[in-house]
Amino acid sequence: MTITGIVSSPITYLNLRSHTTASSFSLPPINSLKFSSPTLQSNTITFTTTSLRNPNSRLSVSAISLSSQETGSQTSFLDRRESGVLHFVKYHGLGNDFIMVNNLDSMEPKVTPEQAVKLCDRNFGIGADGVIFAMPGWSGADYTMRIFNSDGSEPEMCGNGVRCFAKFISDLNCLNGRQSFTVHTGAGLIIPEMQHDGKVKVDMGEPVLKASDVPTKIPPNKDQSVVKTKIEVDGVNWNVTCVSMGNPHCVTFGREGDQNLVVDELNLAEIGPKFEHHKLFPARTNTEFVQVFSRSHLKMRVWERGAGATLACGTGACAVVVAAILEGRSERNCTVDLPGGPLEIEWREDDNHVYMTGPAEVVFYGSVQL
Ligand SMILES: N[C@@H](CCC[C@H](N)C(=O)O)C(=O)O
Repeated sequence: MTITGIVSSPITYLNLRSHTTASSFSLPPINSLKFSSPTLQSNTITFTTTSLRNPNSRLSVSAISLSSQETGSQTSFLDRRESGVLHFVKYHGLGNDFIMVNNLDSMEPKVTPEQAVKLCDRNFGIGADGVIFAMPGWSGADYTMRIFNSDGSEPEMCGNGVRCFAKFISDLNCLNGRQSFTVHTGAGLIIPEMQHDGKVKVDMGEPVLKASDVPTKIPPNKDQSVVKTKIEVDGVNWNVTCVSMGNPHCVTFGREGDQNLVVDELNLAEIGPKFEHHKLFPARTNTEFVQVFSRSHLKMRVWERGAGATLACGTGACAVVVAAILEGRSERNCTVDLPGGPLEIEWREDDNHVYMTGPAEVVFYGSVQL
């Protein structure tokens, strides 16, 4: 038997993910919650609970997941329909975490941007860097992916998110023996491929270098790109290269005169927002700070547009390798270390596409009252 649920104080819904005939249950002590006696209806147990930690919050605390030997379809509970209740699966790609929503029956996201902000809150919600919707295909693609950042804004693409998306589609048993499928995104057609080692390799398409398309107002070079160009941020000159992977990235290997950036020494929370909201980036920007270990090994920290400091950014790692190659710092195949772990990135010469390989994992299943 498996029980999973999300606390939405003062009521908690716990959904049984497998069929059971049991009529009574005992829960282990959960310190922050006070539970009433459970009632069993069909295959759903309902508890009333008060959050001792935060009795007045509208949406609060954490997920509960209890497991034993019995197995059932892991995602069957997503098919349940209850008004006002959202069933979700939380995934992460190197610690960049997402609330995945099965939206395959509609092109209308089941969560509004305002609700996404609440769900992503790490204290009063589920906690995530974004909410991702798996939707029906569009213009010939098998599926459509949309995403809201944790601030409610909608980006064009998400690299770690699309690996989690691929795992989600596979976990929903939608692959029918295929390893690869197409996803329509704001960045065009993206093609994830499930590997035998459990990782996901993604064809992320071609990088966009034309300044006005990134977009950035930094005066471009003759070929319209912004490569190793000096900009002033908060009184300091930084050398930057701008790359769009569908979403905008500003990549820096250091300040003017820096030999090699030591990224762990940066105060990201201070400098990150100054880049994100700089007047030279009309659509705001993601910013990657990069340290070069060798021509095939880089380390980056990221400040994401609409999400702040995250443990990983897939489109960011792709932009970093493109920038490193354009600046003559690396080869076309690189390992990029992020706070949450490494990604393998290749900018392939023959098709000009960027390929990203990395993990995607389930964290937990849950339901929440919207
Ligand atoms: N973490 C993502 C990028 C998510 C979108 C980004 N915050 C934006 O607004 O562009 C990734 O892995 O690529």
